[in-house]
Amino acid sequence: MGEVHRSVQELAASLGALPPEFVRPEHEQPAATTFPGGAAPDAPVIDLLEPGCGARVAAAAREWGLFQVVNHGVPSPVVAELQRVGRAFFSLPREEKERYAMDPASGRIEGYGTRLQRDLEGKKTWNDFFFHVVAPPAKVDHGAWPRSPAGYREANEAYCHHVQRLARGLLGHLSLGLGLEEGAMAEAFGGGAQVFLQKINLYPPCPQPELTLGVAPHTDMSTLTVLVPNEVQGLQVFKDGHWYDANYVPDALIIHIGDQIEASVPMQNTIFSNGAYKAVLHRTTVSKEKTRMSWPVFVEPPVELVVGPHPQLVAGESPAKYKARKYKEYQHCKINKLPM
Ligand SMILES: O=C(O)CCC(=O)C(=O)O
Ligand SMILES: [Fe+2]
Repeated sequence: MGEVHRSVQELAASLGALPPEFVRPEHEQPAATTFPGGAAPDAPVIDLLEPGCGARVAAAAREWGLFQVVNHGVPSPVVAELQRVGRAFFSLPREEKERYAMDPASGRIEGYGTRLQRDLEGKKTWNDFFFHVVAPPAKVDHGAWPRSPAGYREANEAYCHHVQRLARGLLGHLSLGLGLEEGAMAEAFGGGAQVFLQKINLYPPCPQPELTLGVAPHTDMSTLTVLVPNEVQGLQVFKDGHWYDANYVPDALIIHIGDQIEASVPMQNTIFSNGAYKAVLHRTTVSKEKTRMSWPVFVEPPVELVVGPHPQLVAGESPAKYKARKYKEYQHCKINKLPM
C-alpha cells in the first residue's frame, strides 16, 4: 500500500493537544486571520427560480467567485441520503476504510486518503477524504467506490444526476453573462464528456481549532464545484484581502468558480464583460466539538481536453492571459505545486 498516513479521524480520537505538524503558520491561523463577524459581507445567496437569477449568478461569479443557491431543484431527500451514506462510510472501522486507500504517487487519485496536494513545509491539515468519479459512465470505476453502506451507489448516482442538470444551468447563465450562447461554456469544457468527481470531506473535532485548518487556502482546479455542507460552519472565502465565513444556509448548495473557468475568460475582457469570472480562494476551519463534513462535486473537463481562453473572448484588447493546455497537464502541475 506504500507509505501509511494515520487518518485525522484516528488522531482525533486519541489526542489532548494538536500535534505540531498541524499548527499552521501564523498568517494562516483562523483565530488571527478571520474577519470579525457582524459587519462582514455575506457571499450572495441566489434563488434559482427567481426571474433575473442568471444575471445574479454572473455578478456573483465576478465579485466573489463563490455563491450559494436555493431552489436549485435537487430534492432534499436526495441530499439527505447522499449525506447519510457518506457519514456511514466514515463510521466504518479503520481497516475497512483503508482497503480503499488512494495512492497519489501511483497516480491513483480515487479512494480514501488524508492528503492530496503536496504539503508545504511538511504542514498538515485536519481532514480525511474520499474521492471517486461519478460520471460519465465510461470514466466510472465502481471498484473504487465504497461497497458499504448498502445504498451508497444509488445515493451518489441519484445526486449526481441532479448535479449534472444544475451544472448545465449554471454554465448556461455564466455563458450568457459573457455574451456567449447559452451552451458555449458547457461545450468548451467537454459537453457530455465532462467529468464529475465526488469528494467527501471529514473534519473531526479538533483540540485546538484556532491553530489549524481543515483545508489550506486553495482554488479548485475544476471548472466549477457544487458543494453540500453539513450544518457545522467552516468554509471561508477570501475577498478584497479578508477571510470571510460563508454562512451555513439550510438546503443551499455552495457553488465555487474553479480554475478552468478563470482560464477560459481573459482577465481584461472588455468586449463581453466588465470583468472576468474569478476562481475563488477558499479554506476551511474546524470545530472543537463537532464533526464537519462536506460533499463537493468537482465538475472537470476530460483529461485530454485542451482548455484555454474561449476563442470568442480573445480579441483586440483582450489578449489571452493563460496558455491553453490539456487538463491533465494542468492537474499535474497543480497537484505537485509546479509552476503553471
Ligand atoms: O469543506 C468545504 O466546505 C470545502 C472543501 C474544499 O474546499 C475542497 O475539498 O476543495
Ligand atoms: Fe475547494
